[in-house]
Amino acid sequence: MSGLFLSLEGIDGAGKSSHIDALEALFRAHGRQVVRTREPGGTPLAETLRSLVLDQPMDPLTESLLVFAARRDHVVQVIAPALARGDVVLCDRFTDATFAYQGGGRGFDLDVLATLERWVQWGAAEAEVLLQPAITLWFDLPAEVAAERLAGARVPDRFESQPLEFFRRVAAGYAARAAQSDRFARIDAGQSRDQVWQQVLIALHQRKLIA
Ligand SMILES: Nc1ncnc2c1ncn2[C@@H]1O[C@H](COP(=O)(O)OP(=O)(O)OP(=O)(O)O)[C@@H](O)[C@H]1O
Ligand SMILES: Cc1cn([C@H]2C[C@H](O)[C@@H](COP(=O)(O)O)O2)c(=O)[nH]c1=O
Repeated sequence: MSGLFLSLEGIDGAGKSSHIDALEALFRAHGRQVVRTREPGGTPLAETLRSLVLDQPMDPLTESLLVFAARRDHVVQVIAPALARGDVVLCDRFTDATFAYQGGGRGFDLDVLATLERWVQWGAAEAEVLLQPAITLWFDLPAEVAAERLAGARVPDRFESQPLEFFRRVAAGYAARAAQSDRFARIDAGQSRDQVWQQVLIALHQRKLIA
């Protein structure tokens, strides 16, 4: 069986993480081995870089280089081997987050991000192919609603403590990226948890990723 790379994306508080357990259970019920992972992170080195990116002040180029360095280690150590084994990789954020947060949120140069994307992902799992998720579940939610959901929920990190306007730009960054590829399945994350899950199931059925 061939591997399946699925990513979950959306602004902070959009509700991605609330559905990862159920996604894992769903694929396991279909007889698949599942690797659950996240970005930045997923390896010891990448988790160390994550704590720097989430906690230390830095400029947007440094931030972009660190998330791509973490991604390279993650891809080489975890994602590519899992896909080669035929596993399902459930990844909480991948490169679309860089285009949305560093590109949209920080206003960093999208051409530089595209160059780094090629350096890190080209040929990483399959020769002459840019590694990308087969499907990206994009949890789309207005920044105001996400902020309400997160209010008081946890101590905010460097991103979560950004103003609403930052998350509006991140959301626009996701929308722009989604407009460029049909691997995105837009999920209206403003609905109830059950309704959101039903949309996830429909997206997977439509793409014939589950029976
Ligand atoms: N459909 C929903 N309706 C109302 N609240 C929700 C819904 N889905 C999730 N929540 C709540 O919103 C908050 C954020 O959800 P969750 O942690 O899943 O978001 P996330 O996208 O993973 O955020 P982050 O990327 O910042 O970790 C949580 O308190 C969760 O219980
Ligand atoms: C992959 C990636 C992530 N980020 C940001 C987005 C979030 O605010 C944090 C990760 O926190 P989460 O609770 O695990 O979602 O990191 C980023 O700015 N750029 C990226 O490439």
